[in-house]
Amino acid sequence: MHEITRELNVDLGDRSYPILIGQGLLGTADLTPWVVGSQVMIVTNDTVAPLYLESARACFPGKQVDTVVLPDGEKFKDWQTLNLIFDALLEKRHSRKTTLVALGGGVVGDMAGFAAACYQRGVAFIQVPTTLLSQVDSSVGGKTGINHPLGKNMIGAFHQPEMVLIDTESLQSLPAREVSAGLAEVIKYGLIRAPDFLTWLESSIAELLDLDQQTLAEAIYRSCACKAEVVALDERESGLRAILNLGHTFGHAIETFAGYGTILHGEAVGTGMMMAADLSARQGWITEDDRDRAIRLITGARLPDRAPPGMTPEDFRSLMAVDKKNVDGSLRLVLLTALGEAVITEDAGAGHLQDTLQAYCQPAV
Ligand SMILES: NC(=O)c1ccc[n+]([C@@H]2O[C@H](COP(=O)([O-])OP(=O)(O)OC[C@H]3O[C@@H](n4cnc5c(N)ncnc54)[C@H](O)[C@@H]3O)[C@@H](O)[C@H]2O)c1
Ligand SMILES: O=C(O)C(=O)C[C@@H](O)[C@H](O)[C@H](O)COP(=O)(O)O
Ligand SMILES: [Zn+2]
Repeated sequence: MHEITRELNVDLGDRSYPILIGQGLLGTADLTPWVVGSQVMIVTNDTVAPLYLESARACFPGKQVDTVVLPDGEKFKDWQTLNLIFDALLEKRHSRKTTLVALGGGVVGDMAGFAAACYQRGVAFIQVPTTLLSQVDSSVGGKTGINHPLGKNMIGAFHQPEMVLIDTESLQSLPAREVSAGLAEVIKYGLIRAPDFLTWLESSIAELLDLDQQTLAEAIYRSCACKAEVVALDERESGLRAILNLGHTFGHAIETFAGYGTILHGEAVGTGMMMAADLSARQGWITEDDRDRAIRLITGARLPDRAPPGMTPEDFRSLMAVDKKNVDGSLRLVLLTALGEAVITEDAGAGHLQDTLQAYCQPAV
C-alpha cells in the first residue's frame, strides 16, 4: 500500500501547508508540486542516508537533486555543522529559488529548517521526518534552530515548511529507545489538551511500543492535529503555544546538564513532564491520583523517572534561569490544572518547586 491515508492542514493564511500521512510514501510520492524552483537540496545524516536517501531522491523527478549528509547526533546541532549545509548550497550553486528537504529526525529538521530560514535570507523547505518524535512534533510548526552550550535551541528562527510528508513505514527501522522518546511528545498532547487522547493512549501504549502501523498512524494523526491547531492559534508563541513546552523547562535543563545527546530530548521531556505533574499536584492543581496516572503512562512508555546522576536542584535552577519562556528574570512554567488542561504560570510555589526538584534528583529506589 503506497497511498496517503490521512491529511491535515496547518492553517496559517497564505503560508498554510499540508501534512500528508501514509505507509510506503518515501520513494513513491511525487513532491514536486511543493518544490520552489528547479533545485532541491536533501539534508540528511549518516544514519538515515543509507536507509532512505535513494527513496527520497525519487520523490523529486525532473529536478536537480543534490544532497548533504551531516554527522548524526544532537551534539552536532551546532554552528559548525549548520555551515556544512551552506557550504553544499554554495558549492552546488543553489539560487534563491531552491528547496531544502529535511530527511531525518528532529535534529536534521531543525537544522535544515534554520538553514532554509537563513540561506540568501530565506528559501523554501520540505519536512520528511523519519523518527516518531519528528513525525508528531518537530516537523510541524516552524520552530527551527541550533543549540548553544549554555542552552537548548537558543539560536533559531520561525520558518514554516511548504509541506510535511510522513511515511509511517520509516519507523520500522527506529531503535526502541527512540520510539519511547517520541512517545513522550505524543503523551504531551494528551496531557495539555486532549483528555480523550490520553485515555486512548493508556490502552494503546503496548501497540505503539510494538510499532503497530495502524495504531501509530492514529497517534501521529491525532498528535499532528493537536499541534497544528495550537500553532494556527499562536504561531509565534505569544501565549497559548507555550503549552507545547510542557516538561521542557525541566527537560531542556536535563539535556544541557547531561551534554547534548547523552539523554534524548524525548527522554528529558518525559522526566520533565513527570516533574510538572508532580509540581502541579503539590500546588493542589491536580489530584494525586491524576499525578500518578500521568506518571504511570510516561513510565509505561519506558521513559526515565529521575534526573541524571549527579544533577542537583541547584543545577536545575541555574539552567532553568535561561529558559526562553522567562520574562524579566521570572521563571515561567507550564503546569497542569487537570489531565488535558495546561496553564503557563509564574506561580511555581517556591517551596513546592524545591520539593519537586529534590524528589527527582534523588537516586531511584
Ligand atoms: N522544532 C520543533 O518544534 C521541535 C519539537 C520537538 C523536538 N525538536 C528537536 O528535535 C530533536 C530531537 O529529534 P529526534 O528525537 O527525532 O532525534 P534525532 O533527530 O537525533 O533522531 C534520533 C536518532 O534516530 C536516527 N534516525 C532517524 N530516522 C531513523 C529511522 N527511520 N530509522 C532509524 N534511525 C533513524 C537519527 O539518525 C538519530 O540517530 C531535538 O534537537 C529537539 O530539540 C524540535
Ligand atoms: O513547537 C513548539 O512550540 C514546542 O515547544 C515543541 C517542543 O516539543 C520542542 O521541543 C521545541 O523545540 C521547544 O521549543 P523551545 O522554544 O522551548 O526551544
Ligand atoms: Zn520537545
